[in-house]
Amino acid sequence: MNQLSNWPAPAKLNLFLHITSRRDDGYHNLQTVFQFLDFGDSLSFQLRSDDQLKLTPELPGVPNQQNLIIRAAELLRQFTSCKLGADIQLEKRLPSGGGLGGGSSDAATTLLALNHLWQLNLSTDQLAALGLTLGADVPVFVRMQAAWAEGVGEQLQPIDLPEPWFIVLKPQVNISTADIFSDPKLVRNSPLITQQDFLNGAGHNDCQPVAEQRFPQVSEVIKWLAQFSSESNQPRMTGTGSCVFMKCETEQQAQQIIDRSPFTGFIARGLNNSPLAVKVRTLLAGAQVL
Ligand SMILES: C[C@](O)(CO)[C@H](O)COP(=O)(O)OP(=O)(O)OC[C@H]1O[C@@H](n2ccc(N)nc2=O)[C@H](O)[C@@H]1O
Ligand SMILES: Nc1ncnc2c1ncn2[C@@H]1O[C@H](COP(=O)(O)OP(=O)(O)OP(=O)(O)O)[C@@H](O)[C@H]1O
Repeated sequence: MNQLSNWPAPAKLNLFLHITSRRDDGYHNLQTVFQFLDFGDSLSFQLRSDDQLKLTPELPGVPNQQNLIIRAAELLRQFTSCKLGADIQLEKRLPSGGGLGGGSSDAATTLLALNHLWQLNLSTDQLAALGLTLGADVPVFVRMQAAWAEGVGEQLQPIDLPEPWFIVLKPQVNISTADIFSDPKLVRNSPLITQQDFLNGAGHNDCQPVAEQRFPQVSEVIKWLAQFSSESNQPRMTGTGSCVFMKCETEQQAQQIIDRSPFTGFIARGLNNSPLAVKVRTLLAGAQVL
């Protein structure tokens, strides 16, 4: 195993998600809090002697040219006029259309890893700006810190949160982000809240009622999880769905619930620092020693 193996591409949760307005370009301004999970995809990268970009395996239903990993690599080459290639392996664990940001996280990890492998020396700000052109969720994964987010999710302020265990369940439906944002019933004028309001317990997900109405499978999972919840840990959807998460007191409690679950899912710890940050720091420390 070399230093370019096992680059994590963690999941994110939107601990709440308010849609506050619609912009002229059709995108929506929102308020959200992103926290990472110690669960996700894993990528590895090897330099090629030619200029090819090869990704294995191809994801079902996603031709490699459309995969955000290849799109991120090509964007980076275009921006820097770099002519190098790479072999990229993907271990996919995150469900697509789950609101866990899998594709965006893969893209961010690719930007950071190839910036290193191809010795491009782009700054985090440059990588986050490039990432934003691929998707609204990419910048937070590039910045690697749990954050309070506004705008379309690109105005990020680091936030220090408790790091509880979560149970995350996946209803048997993949939800398209664009479909939820274009639903006429979506609430688009939630009042702005402050970080303090959130820390005092305010916050919901405006996309949840729309997703529940369109996909009864989401409601079913929420109802099932609610039997284990209290006032302070109601199950909630992440992003535009479909995954539903619930905070647990302990890892053991999360495990007991998932053992009884008729739905697929996983348990994971909430993290304020992305697991990717550990990888990047290790590489930087190595570079200083050399
Ligand atoms: C809902 C969140 O997951 C919250 O973290 C993100 O805002 C979505 O981010 P994402 O999956 O990276 O979404 P993108 O690929 O940028 O956008 C997909 C589609 O969703 C709609 N979209 C997305 C984000 C946003 N703030 N407003 C929107 O209206 C747009 O129609 C866009 O064409
Ligand atoms: N590397 C990738 N991994 C997953 N999906 C990808 C990838 N590249 C492109 N896609 C496309 O992106 C779509 C959304 O996948 P993704 O896993 O990011 O969903 P999501 O978790 O709901 O995202 P978000 O929370 O950002 O809305 C997929 O249906 C697929 O067509």
